[in-house]
Amino acid sequence: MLNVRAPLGIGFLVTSRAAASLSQTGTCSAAAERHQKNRCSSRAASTMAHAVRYLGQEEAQKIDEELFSEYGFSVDQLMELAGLSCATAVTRAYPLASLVKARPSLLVICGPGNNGGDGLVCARHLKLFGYQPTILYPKRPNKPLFQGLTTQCEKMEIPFLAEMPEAEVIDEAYNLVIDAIFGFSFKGAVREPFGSILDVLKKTTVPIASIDIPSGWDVEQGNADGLQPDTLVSLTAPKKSASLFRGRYHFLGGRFVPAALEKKYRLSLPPYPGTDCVLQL
Ligand SMILES: NC(=O)C1=CN([C@@H]2O[C@H](COP(=O)(O)OP(=O)(O)OC[C@H]3O[C@@H](n4cnc5c(N)ncnc54)[C@H](OP(=O)(O)O)[C@@H]3O)[C@@H](O)[C@H]2O)[C@@H](O)CC1
Ligand SMILES: [K+]
Repeated sequence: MLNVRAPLGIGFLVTSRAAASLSQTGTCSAAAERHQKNRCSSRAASTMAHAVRYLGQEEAQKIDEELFSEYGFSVDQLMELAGLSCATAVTRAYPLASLVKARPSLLVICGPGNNGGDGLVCARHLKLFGYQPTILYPKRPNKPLFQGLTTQCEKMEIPFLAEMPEAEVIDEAYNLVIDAIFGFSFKGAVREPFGSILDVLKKTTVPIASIDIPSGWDVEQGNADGLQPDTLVSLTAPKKSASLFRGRYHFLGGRFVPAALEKKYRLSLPPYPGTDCVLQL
């Protein structure tokens, strides 16, 4: 795969156009290999120089704040775009036709902050895309934004679980777990009930798709003993711990960064293809 990861701080990656010329597995397929070889290598050579910056925790939080304070966005606007990106990434990595269970069932686990809100939005879009999400949302903030997102999911007949199932039950019932527990504000040792939830998740064998940060990972240093998701959807820009991600699919989502903000923070984001809201790194 044409994705060379730097230890921490900077990741070198192919642009979306080069990625689009590769198959979804990220390689030139054998059938097209000869025909594509020169195109792939010349595109890769011209785009390997494109470096996206991996953000530290404080920087990610500063950019987030600036989007609201300086640029006039509201949280629900950006959350909608972030959640849509995540749902779209799921359709790319796990198309309906590829699912192994009889039902296109997914378990979405939502945490107490905005990462959890992204999970609720993601679940709603996945339902519209033909998947059958179920949500676990054990710690719900008493705020209109999250109450509204919860009502929308309930009205769309997305079931909510009362408690975390056992690992075997998850493996049996769901094709995929979407981890929307913690994002870039996570700090310190995991507190309950999320410690037990993450312990169960570590025992599951179904793929896990993490939104923004694999939950339980230090935002910058990762967590060698933590979750090892199959998919990571980095929002706005990857965080430093994303350089330690070893799963199959790393997407960039959250296509809402104004050019001036991108320039100020030297994000050097690769161009999204066409009107896509997500891009495979
Ligand atoms: N600009 C962008 O890119 C956009 C980003 N967006 C999304 O927002 C995410 C960041 O959201 P966020 O700031 O609300 O924090 P997040 O990481 O969800 O968690 C905070 C919660 O977790 C808790 N908590 C913390 N540590 C804990 C621990 N050790 N053990 C247990 N609990 C712990 C903490 O609890 P507290 O300490 O306050 O009690 C608090 O309630 C970001 O990653 C992205 O997904 C989009 O929605 C919009 C645009
Ligand atoms: K997460």
